[in-house]
Amino acid sequence: MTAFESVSANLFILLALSPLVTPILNLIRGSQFNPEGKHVYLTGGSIGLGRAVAIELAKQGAHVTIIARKEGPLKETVELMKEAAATRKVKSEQKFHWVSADLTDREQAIRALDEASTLHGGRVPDFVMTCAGTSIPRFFTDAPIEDFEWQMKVNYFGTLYTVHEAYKRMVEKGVKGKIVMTSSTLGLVGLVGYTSYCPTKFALRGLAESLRNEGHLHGITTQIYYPGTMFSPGYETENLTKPLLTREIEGSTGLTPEDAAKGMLKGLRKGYFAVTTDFDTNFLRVAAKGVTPYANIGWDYILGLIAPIGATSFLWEADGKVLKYGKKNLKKEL
Ligand SMILES: NC(=O)C1=CN([C@@H]2O[C@H](COP(=O)(O)OP(=O)(O)OC[C@H]3O[C@@H](n4cnc5c(N)ncnc54)[C@H](OP(=O)(O)O)[C@@H]3O)[C@@H](O)[C@H]2O)C=CC1
Ligand SMILES: CCCCCCCCCCCCCCCC(=O)[C@@H](N)CO
Repeated sequence: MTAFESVSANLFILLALSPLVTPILNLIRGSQFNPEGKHVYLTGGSIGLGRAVAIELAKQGAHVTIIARKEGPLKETVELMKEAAATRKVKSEQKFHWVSADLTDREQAIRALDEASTLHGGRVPDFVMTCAGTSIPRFFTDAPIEDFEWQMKVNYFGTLYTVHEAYKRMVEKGVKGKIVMTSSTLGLVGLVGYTSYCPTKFALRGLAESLRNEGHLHGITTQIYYPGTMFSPGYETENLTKPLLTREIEGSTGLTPEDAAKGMLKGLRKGYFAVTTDFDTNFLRVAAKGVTPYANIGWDYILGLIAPIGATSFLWEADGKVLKYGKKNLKKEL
């Protein structure tokens, strides 16, 4: 073996073993997200992903307050949390509450936080997780400007009002809290039919990245979850307006909210800044990594070597489908 060959062989072995570095470090560091005994303030906790997260948190020994508008599903989820907590081997006193509020209204967002704190002796929640969100897919030409405004209000400002108020209170009281926001695969890539939705989820990325950096001032961590398709009530509703072309490109694979919630919490425990629960979104996270912390450093690096190829082939495929659809349905020379 020449010296070059032996150096290359060693480098190759190092590269092949590099995905083990993060799991080993994680093993030493332990869980970075332990909700046991913590008060978790969870927006959108009444149905879909939020409900599944609420139930998981209940199983993990957290006190949970869920916030959404409709009372019926909120009450139901509180009951489900109680049932889930009852299955725990180690029983502890756990508090489950709901607060009804329209989080697009800043005053209601603040009032909801006040109510939740009052239920816990005035203490600010330890963890704030935002799952509330909405999606109205349509072609750009079919989408009224109100769709753009409403989704920005729910997805971005609805998250911001809660996070801003809770974060300030954490700083004031010296609580080294945790913030977790929910974006989407579509917070990493733009797609036909989602011109009114993607910007709202990209906006959350900007908020999470800057707040993550700033949070070092106060020991507050910020993490962001990028779910792919989840078969939730929201998914059913958005399919009513979703163009067939959009459906065709996004495909029909997805996760149940329960599996998504479990995967989300697993990523949070590992301390990942950007959490994903499906292969495509993880690949995309790496392709669109920008300037963000690694998840698994070795695996991210290896994926990063091939991500540009994956991204380009996805783009070709997506653009090809849009062109074909245009030619067939709009009968235009494109
Ligand atoms: N389902 C999917 O395929 C994907 C979803 N996502 C994102 O994940 C999150 C959860 O999605 P999913 O479970 O499908 O959503 P659902 O539509 O099933 O549930 C949304 C939750 O948010 C609450 N909510 C909506 N608007 C408001 C508001 N103005 N004020 C207070 N609460 C509100 C709803 O309760 P109520 O209506 O009673 O207020 C409900 O609890 C969202 O942020 C979504 O954008 C990301 C990727 C894929
Ligand atoms: C390296 C490159 C790989 C690229 C793969 C990209 C795959 C994109 C498919 C889009 C899937 C959309 C899921 C989120 C949907 C969503 O947020 C709405 N349903 C809202 O509820």
